[in-house]
Amino acid sequence: MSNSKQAVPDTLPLLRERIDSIDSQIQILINERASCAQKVAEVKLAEQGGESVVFYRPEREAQVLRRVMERNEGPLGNEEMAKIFRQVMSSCLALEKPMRIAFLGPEGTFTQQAALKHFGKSIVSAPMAAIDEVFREVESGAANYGVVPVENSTEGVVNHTLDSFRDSRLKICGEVEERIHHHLLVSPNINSEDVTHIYSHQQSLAQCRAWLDRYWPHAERIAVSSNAEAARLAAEAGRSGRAIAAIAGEVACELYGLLKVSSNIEDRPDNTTRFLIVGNQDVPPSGKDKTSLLISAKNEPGALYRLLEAFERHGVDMTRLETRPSLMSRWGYIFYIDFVGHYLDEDCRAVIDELRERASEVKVLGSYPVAVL
Ligand SMILES: C=C(O[C@@H]1C=C(C(=O)O)C=C[C@H]1O)C(=O)O
Repeated sequence: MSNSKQAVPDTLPLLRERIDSIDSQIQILINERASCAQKVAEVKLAEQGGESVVFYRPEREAQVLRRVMERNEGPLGNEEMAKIFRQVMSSCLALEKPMRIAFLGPEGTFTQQAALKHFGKSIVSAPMAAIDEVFREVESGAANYGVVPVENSTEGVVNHTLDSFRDSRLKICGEVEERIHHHLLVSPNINSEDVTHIYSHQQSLAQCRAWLDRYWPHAERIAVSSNAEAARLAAEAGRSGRAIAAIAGEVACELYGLLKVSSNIEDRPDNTTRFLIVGNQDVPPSGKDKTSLLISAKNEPGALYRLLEAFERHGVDMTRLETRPSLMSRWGYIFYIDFVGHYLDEDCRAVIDELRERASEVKVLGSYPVAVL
């Protein structure tokens, strides 16, 4: 824009005048962008027709955000700038078609935080009581996409999510990472010294285990369905004068009007959770992708070795391997493998073809853009 080349004025009234003028230009441009998105929707409808139109394009959004970060010259930081564009795209997509996003609820969970980070704020929130309900909501078409936690850097894998993929035809369309900070929360009318029970999701209790052992060795730890639910229960208990604390995050703390007794109590300061976006679509390559596979291995010596050897020989970088017991045979296993690349890439396709010869089942759970934000 021509204005960026002009000298910056140095008096308050002139600076504000400049800001007002820039704002009005930004506003016109944002609406021009929104009109283009509306037009994109018309073209998609004309080309794809009816029920099957795919409005949300994760690969395109990842490319837009990566380009924003690459060309950014400051003074705003890359991530800050990308967050602004994240929301602009979210608003544009909502004009094309409002997206209903199911996530592991209730309101205030880290999964909701992850959903907002990935899709922006212009979505319709659909909190679900359990991970398999998120899958069902998307499978039935009641929600466009779902968001579920899949692994935590301290506590490892979320088994419910991996197990849900066994019988689901949903595809992974994206991933998002979120730094997780936990706080010990009580209702404002409760004296924290009276606390006898601490509620949280089992993963959160585990992520704060050493801290709890040290500071709350005598409090009983009670696992509930989510940390937002723990916060809700602590607020409810507070109303009847019962001293129950919850471990939950910032959003749940605000939502349920609780007080922080202690902040950032997670054992590891880099505590991060990875979430998956599940939907009904195959995502084309974005240029920087990951693929997740579910593999049922034959129960015989060297079975795992033969699977992994294919990755090594084709130079495909495996980023994760999880094992779950197979429900079909007593000592059979299901492997979940993540690797760098898209299933349409030549080397990745070669690996998948070989795995199909060596395993009893290979299911491509999806190829999707590496998390940008
Ligand atoms: C505009 C499009 O539709 C959606 C909105 C996008 C945007 O605002 O840039 C990008 C991808 C889609 O999720 C598109 O497909 O290009």
